[in-house]
Amino acid sequence: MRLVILEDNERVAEWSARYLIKRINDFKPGPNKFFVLGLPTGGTPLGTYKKLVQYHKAGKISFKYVKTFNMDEYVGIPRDHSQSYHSFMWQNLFKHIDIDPANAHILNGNAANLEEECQLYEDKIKEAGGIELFMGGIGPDGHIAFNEPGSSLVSRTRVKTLNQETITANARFFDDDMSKVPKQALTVGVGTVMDSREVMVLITGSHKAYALHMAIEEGVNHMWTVSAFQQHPRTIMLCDEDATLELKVKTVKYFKDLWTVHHKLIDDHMMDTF
Ligand SMILES: N[C@@H]1[C@@H](O)[C@H](O)[C@@H](COP(=O)(O)O)O[C@@H]1O
Repeated sequence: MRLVILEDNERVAEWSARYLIKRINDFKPGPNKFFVLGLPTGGTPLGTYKKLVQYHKAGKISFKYVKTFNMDEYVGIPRDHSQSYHSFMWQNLFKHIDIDPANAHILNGNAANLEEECQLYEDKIKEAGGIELFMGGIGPDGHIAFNEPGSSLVSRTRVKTLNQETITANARFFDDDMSKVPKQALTVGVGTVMDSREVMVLITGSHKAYALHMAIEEGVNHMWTVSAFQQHPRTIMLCDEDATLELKVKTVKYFKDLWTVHHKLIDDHMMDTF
């Protein structure tokens, strides 16, 4: 596992966007070779999406031969509700880039048969050749996608009931009214993300510091589902200084000493930003 520690949110956005661009461009996608990308929602990746749009407009990246699969979607709110993950993705990324809408996959939380919808999603990922890179975020309780504490670490795409902590955390998007937050969601499983060839998790803010500690300094544990990625062969955790507050000084120093190695993972030509 790599832990890349950056000064703040803004730099996490810049680094993650440049890393995605480099991975996609190095892959050389084409009509017979799509880059398959897993994507999250939430406040954390917003900066990354903003940068991707900027770089797309500057001609540095095309999504013409990219297929995306989003991590999750609420159950039971209309697709065009301002807080649905469909709306989030279209507002913040898809409508600004050249992705073919048919290639931007998001679970349908209004499907008549939710179990079938989840199985179809798994099938579509398989048909696309599996996910090359899954970008994710986490909740303060260490959940990835909507794999709440106690979720099976080999789980697949399924219906999940949201726990109180997640409902409280997400109430800010629903007029701070917990009763308006959907109580269920469809989510890819931990196993679904584990099957990706690479995973990049963004963790920012002091409210995620304990989760980062549990994710990387303690053992693999289903109560902190993001800790499962200790067993993934290719994981990058990308965090800001605030998120390191609960880590051992020794851990922080160890990964900061690797900065020059980590920095080579993105294009160097704009190194001055860092
Ligand atoms: N299902 C989403 C997660 O995928 C996301 O990572 C998390 C954190 O969101 P934020 O980035 O806003 O802290 O929120 C929700 O629970």
